[in-house]
Amino acid sequence: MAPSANGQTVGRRLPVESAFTRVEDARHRLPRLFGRRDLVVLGLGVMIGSGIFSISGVQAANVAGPAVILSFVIAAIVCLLAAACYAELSSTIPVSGSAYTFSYVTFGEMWAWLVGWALVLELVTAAAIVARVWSAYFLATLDGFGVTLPSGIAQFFGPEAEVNLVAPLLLLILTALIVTGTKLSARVLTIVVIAKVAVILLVVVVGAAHVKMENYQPFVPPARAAPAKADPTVLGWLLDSAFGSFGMMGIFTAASTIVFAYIGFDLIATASEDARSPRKTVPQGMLLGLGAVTILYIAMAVVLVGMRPYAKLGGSAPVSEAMAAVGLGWAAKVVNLGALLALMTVIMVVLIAQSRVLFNMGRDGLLPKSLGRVSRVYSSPARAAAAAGIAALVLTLYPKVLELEELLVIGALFCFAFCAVGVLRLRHTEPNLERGFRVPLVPLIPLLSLAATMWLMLNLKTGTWIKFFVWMGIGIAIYGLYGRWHSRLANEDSWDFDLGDTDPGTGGFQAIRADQDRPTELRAIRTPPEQQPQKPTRGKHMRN
Ligand SMILES: NC(=[NH2+])NCCC[C@H](N)C(=O)O
Repeated sequence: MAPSANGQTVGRRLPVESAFTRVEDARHRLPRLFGRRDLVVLGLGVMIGSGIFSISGVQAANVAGPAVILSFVIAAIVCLLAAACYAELSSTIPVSGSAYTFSYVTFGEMWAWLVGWALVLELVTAAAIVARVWSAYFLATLDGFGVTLPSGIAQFFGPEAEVNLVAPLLLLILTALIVTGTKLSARVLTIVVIAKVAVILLVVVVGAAHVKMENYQPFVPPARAAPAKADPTVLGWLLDSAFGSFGMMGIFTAASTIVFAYIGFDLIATASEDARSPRKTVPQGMLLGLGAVTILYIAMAVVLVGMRPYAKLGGSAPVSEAMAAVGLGWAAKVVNLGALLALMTVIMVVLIAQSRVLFNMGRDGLLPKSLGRVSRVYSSPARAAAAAGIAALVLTLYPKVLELEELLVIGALFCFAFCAVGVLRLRHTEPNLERGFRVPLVPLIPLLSLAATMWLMLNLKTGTWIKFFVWMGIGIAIYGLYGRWHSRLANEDSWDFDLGDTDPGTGGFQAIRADQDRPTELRAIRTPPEQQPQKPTRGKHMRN
């Protein structure tokens, strides 16, 4: 067995204070600019996207009927429970990297790698899917303004096109922006977020007048048997009951997919290193943002299924199609434009977050070190950003990428589960760390979060699980063959690690307000010396 920095390889953990030191060392010249409001904006910027503008309708039409409203409620509850856990962890370990870093400190390197690997899957599929959905709204917008493309060209634009040209092009442009260090300024993001929220409110207010009560009937359409070769959910497979669609189980099946719409609150934690008083602002930003989104989504779902018979909501731009169907052509155009903007910021924030996760993994030696470098030319984590963009671009070429939304969800739920257990474990192992936010009713809430997360995972399709296992298997192989040996924890002295070099900067985000505080608070909360775990023994490494 290979020796390691603090114990066996598998249990090798990143000491808490070393997580903080990395930030302090690397951060000495970086301002902390984000306040609570900026974090809420960031959260809304990444949460409100293709979930509400596309999946809502599709799930109503094919899986849950008008009861998709309940699916939105269930998904919100699961996400709120998970967000509480994320909030505590990010208030305890306020460094970027989100679930990946939390797991590194809490469970050790191998688990952290798996969580990070799942996060990579989640983010790559997110960018690829949202880019495809963007192409649908792009077509719809052109159409709305009377630009009808000749069908020879339009066939390359549709979200389900064999060869889609718009999505990869969009990813290419956005990646180029991020690689060259273009910041997504908080001001731009704020404007876009206001626009998205306004679009949702418009749909809710204007659409409400066109709601017909009969569209809510039957609220839970009778269960329908699955077509013979349909992929069952894991639960259906375990119980040997081919749950098809609709009926009570349809509500849960749809809820699992609809989690997609809420995901993104976890990414607020990736901005911890840019936030002022992150121990307070990051948890607040997460919970406030998710709360706001929950209200908006449920209101929108109620109106959407009320406007049009559910069976007709399965189009690629269901929200604007519904508006047009009730004669609100002008509103449909506004929705299309709003969705275009909305989806673009989602992709941008996702790519930035992805580049940070890769950057962190590179910095820790679990992926090639070069990913953990800041480009001298662009002062951005250029390699990590390029890798993130290219991966998404390749995936979006796959014509059935829209069917991979469950894959994104399973990746996210996997991280949620780790965070739920992580809260319990860290309370036990590091009871004295300062926690800016504490999950109430421990252990009840984390356990509920874990149970709810696992329940939704069981409602995902067997095919999704198989793909997920394959992906994780590849991950384990990479760790065994590469990460384990190159980990920075295992080779600390051999690292030609130049601190000034490795700072991701604000990694693509830019706040508006002027810098006021210095990150002194991190220093103040370091664990007192007597509680610090043993300093890792340096120099005893696997290759001796
Ligand atoms: N962390 C992520 N995977 N974010 C993707 C967010 C997707 C976003 N909720 C949407 O509806 O489009």
